[in-house]
Amino acid sequence: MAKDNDQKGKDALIGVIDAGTRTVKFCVFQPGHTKEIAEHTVDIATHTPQEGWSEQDPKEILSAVRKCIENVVNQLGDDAKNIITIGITNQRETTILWDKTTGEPLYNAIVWHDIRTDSTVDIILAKVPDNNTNYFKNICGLPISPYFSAFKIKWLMHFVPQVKKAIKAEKCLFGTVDTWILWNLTGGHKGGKHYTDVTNASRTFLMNIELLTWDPLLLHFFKIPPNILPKIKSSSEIYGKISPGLPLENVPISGILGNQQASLVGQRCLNEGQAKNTYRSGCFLLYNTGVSKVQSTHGLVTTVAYKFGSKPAVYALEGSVAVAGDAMKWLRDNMGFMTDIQKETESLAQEVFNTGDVYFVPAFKGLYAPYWRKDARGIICGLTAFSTKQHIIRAALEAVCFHTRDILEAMNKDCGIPLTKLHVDGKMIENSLLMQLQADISGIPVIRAQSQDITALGTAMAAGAANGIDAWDIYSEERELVPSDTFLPTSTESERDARYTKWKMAVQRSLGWALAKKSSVMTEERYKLLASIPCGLYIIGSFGLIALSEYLSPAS
Ligand SMILES: Nc1ncnc2c1ncn2[C@@H]1O[C@H](COP(=O)(O)OP(=O)(O)O)[C@@H](O)[C@H]1O
Ligand SMILES: O=P(O)(O)OC[C@H](O)CO
Repeated sequence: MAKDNDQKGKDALIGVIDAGTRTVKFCVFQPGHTKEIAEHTVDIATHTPQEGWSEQDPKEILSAVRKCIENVVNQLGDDAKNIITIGITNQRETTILWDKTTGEPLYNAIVWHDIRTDSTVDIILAKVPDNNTNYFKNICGLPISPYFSAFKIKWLMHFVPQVKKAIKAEKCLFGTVDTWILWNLTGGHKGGKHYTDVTNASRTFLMNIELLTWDPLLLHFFKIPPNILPKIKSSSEIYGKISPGLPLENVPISGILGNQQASLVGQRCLNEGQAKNTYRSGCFLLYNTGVSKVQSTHGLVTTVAYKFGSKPAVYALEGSVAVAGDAMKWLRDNMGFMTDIQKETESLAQEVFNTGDVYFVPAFKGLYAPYWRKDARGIICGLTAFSTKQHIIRAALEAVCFHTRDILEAMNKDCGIPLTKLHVDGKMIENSLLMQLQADISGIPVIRAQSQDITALGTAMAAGAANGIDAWDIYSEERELVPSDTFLPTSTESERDARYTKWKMAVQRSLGWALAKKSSVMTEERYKLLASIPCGLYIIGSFGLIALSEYLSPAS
């Protein structure tokens, strides 16, 4: 296969659109190399119209894609014409519905970690025997959770009149971010390709994980019309060409992978038993289980890892953590503990030798794997008068590591063979303290990739392979494509276990928090109401209430 590269010319380049939760990036690789030669990144705004809601403007995603491509094309000058193919990798589960006749979104994109569908999930749980979260797991590999696209589609169908209308008129299309970008780049309402790949489809809750087709039972259960769904394709094949008039017109798009699966490929975890963990805004550990799927009995999800062309699909067990780097953002933006995450997190956390027995469970949106508890909420516990922001920042870093250990333990139980090392990538890995903490908390060596662009690299590998460029030799069994450094554990088993026990206690305390009804005195509405009452009236009203309560209270 590697020989095919010569046929395409030595100068060939492969472009990748990496549409993440926080940023959109376009970057370019030379076949066989692991570092991009040009890139441009644009931030994407996330809107929070209500507590727990998280939306993005689908058009902003598109214009960011365009800006990034234009910028890189300018950087490359004449060499841009050597970009012979493009791949797309994306934040998964994020749900977009649009009108196929106009190309206009019918609502904002509902982002993967949005929890507005909590009540939709409750309604669905009430319909399944024993409220069993895992009721559909043998069909789609996933537990019932607001995380997955089907619940978001259901919410949109129920609450957004334009969606109802478009569905009735058979004008509505659904897509995850890959599909939205592909459809628009390949023609939009003038014949855009309405496809997704198996990895993205496996995150919707609607795909049969065995057959790799939309599952009629699930579609019927959610009452989702099949005509809104994209066609499911492999992760490495030519889906279409960029439309005339757009930058890089006529260049084929030939690889699509959800971003966590893409980094599994980029890390070259292509053999059964290999695993990687990606630390970005969330944290996602994927374990390659080969062509057979493993049904977890310990809280992990079964997902498609990749499918290269007509080769059989390869599966993975996944442990997803909703909040990893996002906890640092919270400490920066909401607590004001630092101004620059990249420059300050590590040094501040290093100013203390431990967390002072502080534990931080950042369950801002409930807890994903292995707990799947949407009723959990964030807690910081173990605070004393001695605790400082440094302790809390260090506890936030440790939380990512403890959560990873939760997932490793579940994976070891499901697979029977404990992982002996952990390959890691993602933006957060530049934090060396985090890496050492991870080795110390999990008790296994942590192998850090010397590049953070593993997600894009994996996508370039898939896109290249479909277009006759397999310079990375994705079908070979060789490992260690990406240079790396290693962090070895320095802790003893009893130290590790003692601290892990305390983490589990902290997790227990976070569970069920959202179940208890908020007291009315705590609601924003009440304070808004009070603020709108003129001061004099409020004082008179308060005296009135005191008098009334004294009148009503039993005589002492
Ligand atoms: N040095 C660092 N130490 C700890 N966390 C970091 C560091 N640098 C970045 N992060 C966190 O990593 C995440 C960056 O993820 P990124 O890949 O840019 O975005 P996303 O996953 O949202 O697409 C952010 O949430 C940020 O808080
Ligand atoms: O862009 P990221 O790193 O936040 O990725 C998000 C995941 O794909 C969600 O499943």
